[in-house]
Amino acid sequence: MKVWLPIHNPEQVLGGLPEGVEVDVYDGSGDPPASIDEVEFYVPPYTLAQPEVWEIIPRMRSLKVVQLLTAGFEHVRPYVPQGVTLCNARGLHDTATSELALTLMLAVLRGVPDFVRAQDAGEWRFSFQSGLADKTVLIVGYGSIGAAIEQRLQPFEVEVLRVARSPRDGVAGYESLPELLPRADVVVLAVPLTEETRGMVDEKFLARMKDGALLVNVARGPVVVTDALLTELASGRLRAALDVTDPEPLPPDHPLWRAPNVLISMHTGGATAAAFPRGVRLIREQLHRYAAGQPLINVITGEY
Ligand SMILES: NC(=O)C1=CN([C@@H]2O[C@H](COP(=O)(O)OP(=O)(O)OC[C@H]3O[C@@H](n4cnc5c(N)ncnc54)[C@H](O)[C@@H]3O)[C@@H](O)[C@H]2O)C=CC1
Ligand SMILES: O=C(O)C(=O)COP(=O)(O)O
Repeated sequence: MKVWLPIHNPEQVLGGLPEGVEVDVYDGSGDPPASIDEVEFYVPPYTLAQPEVWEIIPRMRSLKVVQLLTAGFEHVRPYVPQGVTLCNARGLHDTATSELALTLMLAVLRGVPDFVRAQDAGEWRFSFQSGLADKTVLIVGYGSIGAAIEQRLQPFEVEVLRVARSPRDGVAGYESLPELLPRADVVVLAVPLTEETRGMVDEKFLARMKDGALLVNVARGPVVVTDALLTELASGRLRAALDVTDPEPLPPDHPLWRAPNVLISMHTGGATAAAFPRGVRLIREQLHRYAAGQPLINVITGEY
């Protein structure tokens, strides 16, 4: 069985390969391997900025499985033919992305951007800050990353509100957002980008947020209507910490760079050293499952 992996020395890195698996390396640089007609299991390189690595999928005539190293899959799904199984990297980036969500929250609520500006200017500026303790944090998209965010919020003595697509124990459904938004001091977005969530954070959504509330986006840029957010930021009513933006990357002259009360972390949510060992574990597990004819994990179904 022919497998394309983005890692060099796969046998050493993965600690051996299942019987019958032959690997060609495709890391996104140079031409794709000549075995394009035979590849059955494809792990595209870990990138969200190189469309050619997913645009070649329809050319793979023997393809059975695409295993992504990103949790987001909206950019790849249109290229995956009927009958080919698409799996995402749910779980792989939870530690890093939830860590960044906390970092952004704490940075804004404790005034870190102002410290940096004051330090650059050599000025001792005392400021009174909001802080995180005793605040209410609403997690919109209480899935794998959302739960990891809540876990990391535990010691901070906050109230956590949770919203997912459908309600379940302790988690409200999407339709409860209008009543929950006005209660939250911090709204964290951790939803996938779908037809339902594209533009979800619009003028109406933002208008329901409390004065002075903080919007944290570690999901996908187009979940937020950028112009509506810019209006709220310009009025000084809301604050935002954005790991992801629309457009992405932001062009140098984009007004979001210079909007008041915004901190931008340039889509680095999953990008820490924690991703590599977790990625290796995921590839190893999926290859062994596939070779043994067992069900794969993280299969993307038609649900979204
Ligand atoms: N900033 C970054 O670097 C990273 C961003 N991401 C983004 O985070 C997203 C979420 O990842 P996971 O937690 O692994 O996904 P997940 O599938 O485990 O959780 C998503 C949650 O969102 C909820 N949801 C879906 N549609 C909704 C709606 N209309 N309203 C309210 N809730 C809704 C689902 O019910 C689920 O609870 C990914 O799809 C990806 O786009 C993922 C990794 C890193
Ligand atoms: O897994 C995902 O969907 C990601 O967004 C990965 O993000 P990163 O590029 O690692 O910050």
